[in-house]
Amino acid sequence: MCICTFFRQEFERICRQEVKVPGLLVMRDVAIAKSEFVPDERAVSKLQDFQENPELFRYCALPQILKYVECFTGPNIMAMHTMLINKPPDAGKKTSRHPMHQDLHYFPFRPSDHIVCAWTAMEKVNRQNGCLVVLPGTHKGTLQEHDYPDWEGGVNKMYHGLRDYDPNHPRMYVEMEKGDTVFFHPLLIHGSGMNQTQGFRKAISCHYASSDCYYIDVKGTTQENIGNEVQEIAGKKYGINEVAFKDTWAFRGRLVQGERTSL
Ligand SMILES: CC(C)CC(=O)SCCNC(=O)CCNC(=O)[C@H](O)C(C)(C)COP(=O)(O)OP(=O)(O)OC[C@H]1O[C@@H](n2cnc3c(N)ncnc32)[C@H](O)[C@@H]1OP(=O)(O)O
Ligand SMILES: O=C(O)CCC(=O)C(=O)O
Repeated sequence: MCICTFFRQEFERICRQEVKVPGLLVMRDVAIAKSEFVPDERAVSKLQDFQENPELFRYCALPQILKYVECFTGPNIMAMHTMLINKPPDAGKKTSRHPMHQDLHYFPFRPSDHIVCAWTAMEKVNRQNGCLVVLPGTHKGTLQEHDYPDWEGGVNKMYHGLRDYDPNHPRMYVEMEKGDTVFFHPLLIHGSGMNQTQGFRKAISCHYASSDCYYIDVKGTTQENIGNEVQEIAGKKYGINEVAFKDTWAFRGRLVQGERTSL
């Protein structure tokens, strides 16, 4: 069975609450966050942190993915962040958009050139259902300031966007077929559009980093705002008062190849 079909089946079982995955975060779109919970895919816009589920985690160790990841990370590879993104049909408030951002904003580790995202389309993705949109060449720039965009219809929790970017920069809409994977640098400015169809646009993603990367202190940097927010949410989730931003990453990171040297 192909990995996309397997993920679809497991996703449906998780939504129906037939499978419990330790540590899994189940996110609902902000447009329905306060409605009654319905145990099906309509209520789940993202599964995050599936590293404790060996079946789903197989994605992170697929040789056909790691062979490209290794070009960025070298031989010691950690899977740092896992997601199944189920972009819902937009409820009319444009909340299904993902604002333009750089993934490095979320990561308190460096160097950025040894971090890479693999993003696999679980079905055909195009401009209608909200494919990725990227600003080519921006991975050669620096990390910019991020914050919540000022969107009338509301913004999903932790969906920070760039405070400022050139609206005239050429854009590329990354239209893909089911099973296609794109690999991108954590400084690349990207986001995704509104889902204007009635279907759910699904994708799997994993952020990899070389285990030789090192943690940085984000205090006093542009990342302090996300660091504080993540610490607060993680504190509630794990019932701990003080949890360091970097520790939220160290808990979740899993070695997929080589040796865990630093991260
Ligand atoms: C590189 C990569 C990292 C880039 C990205 O992916 S950026 C986005 C990363 N962040 C995420 O994916 C967020 C992951 N989701 C979560 O952490 C959780 O689902 C939470 C949003 C914290 C909610 O979790 P949980 O506390 O279990 O949910 P509850 O149903 O009990 O709601 C608690 C309060 O939160 C609100 N809420 C729930 N979902 C969202 C939402 N999507 N956006 C905004 N607010 C939301 C909910 O209404 C409730 O509010 P109150 O009743 O306390 O006022
Ligand atoms: O899948 C999407 O719609 C966007 C995901 C994304 O940009 C991210 O998680 O960093």
